[in-house]
Amino acid sequence: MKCCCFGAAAADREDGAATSSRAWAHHGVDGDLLRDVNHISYNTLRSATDDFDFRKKIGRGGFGTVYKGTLRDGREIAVKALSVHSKQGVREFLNEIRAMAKVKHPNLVELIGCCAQGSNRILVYEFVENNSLDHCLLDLGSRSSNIRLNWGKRAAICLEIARGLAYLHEELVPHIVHRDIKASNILLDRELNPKIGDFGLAKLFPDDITHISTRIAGTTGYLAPEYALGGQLTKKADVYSFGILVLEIISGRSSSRASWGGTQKLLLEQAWQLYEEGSLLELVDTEMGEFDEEAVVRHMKVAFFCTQATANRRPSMSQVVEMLSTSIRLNDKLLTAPGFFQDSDGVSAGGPSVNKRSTAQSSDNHSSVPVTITEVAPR
Ligand SMILES: Nc1ncnc2c1ncn2[C@@H]1O[C@H](COP(=O)(O)OP(=O)(O)OP(=O)(O)O)[C@@H](O)[C@H]1O
Repeated sequence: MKCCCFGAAAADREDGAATSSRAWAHHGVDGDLLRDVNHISYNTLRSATDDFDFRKKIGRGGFGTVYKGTLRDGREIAVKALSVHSKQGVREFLNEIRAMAKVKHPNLVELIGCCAQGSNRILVYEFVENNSLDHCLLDLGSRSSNIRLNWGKRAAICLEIARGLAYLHEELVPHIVHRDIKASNILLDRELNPKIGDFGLAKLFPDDITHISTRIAGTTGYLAPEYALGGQLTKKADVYSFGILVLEIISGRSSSRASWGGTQKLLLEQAWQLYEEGSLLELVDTEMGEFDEEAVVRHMKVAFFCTQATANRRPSMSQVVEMLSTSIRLNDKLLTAPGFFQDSDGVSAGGPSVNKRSTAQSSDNHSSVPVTITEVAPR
C-alpha cells in the first residue's frame, strides 16, 4: 500500500489489521486504488483529535462533524467524520475519494487522506486557519470574527474563488461540479486567501433523498432555479451560486435572508432592482471602507451574468476569471433579469417539493447558443 507522506505513516503501519494488503483485498480494494488514495488509520486520527474530544470539535455541517487534529509531526488537520448517510462500501468510498485526492490547487482545500475502517468514513483535510467566509462577512447577527475585509481583499477573494472553480470545472479530469458553493464552504487561510471546501462530497451521498433535500433547504439562497426546481445539476448551477456569493461579498448580507429594508426580497432581487434604478452602490457593505466604485459595479454586473435565468446565458468560470481579472469590456446590454428561486413562504422553507416561486425561463440545455457576454475593449 501507499506509504503515508506525513507523520501518520508510522501509526498506520502499527495498525496492520486495518491497512495490510490482505485486509484491503478482502474489501475488493485493489492496488491502483490504494496508490491513489492516502489511507490514515483510525488510531492515528483518534490520537490526533484526543479521541474525538468535544473540545476539538470545530463545527458540524450537513455531511458530518469536523474536528481539529494535530498529527505526530505537528501538522494540523481538519478531520471530517462523515455522518451515517455515507456508509457505503470501502471500495465505493475510496473510488469517490480518488477524484478528490487528485485535486491540487491553491484555492481548494487539500484532501490529505481518508479513513475507511469498520463503519467509519472519515476525510482528512489540511487545516485552514481563519474559519469560513460567512464568519467574517455576513450579517447573520453575529459577524463572529475580528477580521474586517476591505475592498481589495474582497475583490481578491472573488477572483481566487473563481479560479478554484474554473479549475474544478475545466482543468480537472474528470471535472467536478461542486453543487454547494456558499460562504460557509469558503475557508480563509492565514493570509485570508480563500479555499473552497466540500468539493466532491455530494457524490458520497448519492441516493439519500432526505440528506439532499436538507441540504437544498439549507442553501436556498444560492440555488440556480433549474437545479432547485428540476434537479438539473450542471457547472452552470455552480456559476449561479458563485454570482450570489459575489453579491454577498460586496453587500455583507446573507442571500438566505429575504428581509432587507423592510421588504421581503432576496439579495439578488434587491440587487437587480437597484441596478435598474441606477443605484447599485446602495448595496455595498458599509463596513467595507473606501472602494473603487467602477470595480465594485463591474463585480456586480459579473454577478448578474452568472445568475441569468437561462443557464446557457451564464458564462463559464474561466470567462468569469477573465471578466474579473482583465479590463475586458462587459456588454451589459446583453443582461436580462436574473433567475431566482424562493420557497413561497420565504427562503428558509423546506425541501424541493413545497411551493416555489421562480423566474427560471428555461432549463440548462447544452445547446451551444453562442452568447457573447464580454467584448474586448478597444485599445
Ligand atoms: N479544512 C478545514 N479547516 C478548518 N476548518 C474547517 C475545515 N473544514 C471545515 N471547517 C470548519 O468546520 C465547520 C463545519 O464545516 P462543514 O464543511 O462540515 O459544514 P458547513 O460548510 O458549515 O455546512 P455544510 O455541510 O452544509 O456545507 C465550518 O465552520 C468550518 O469553518
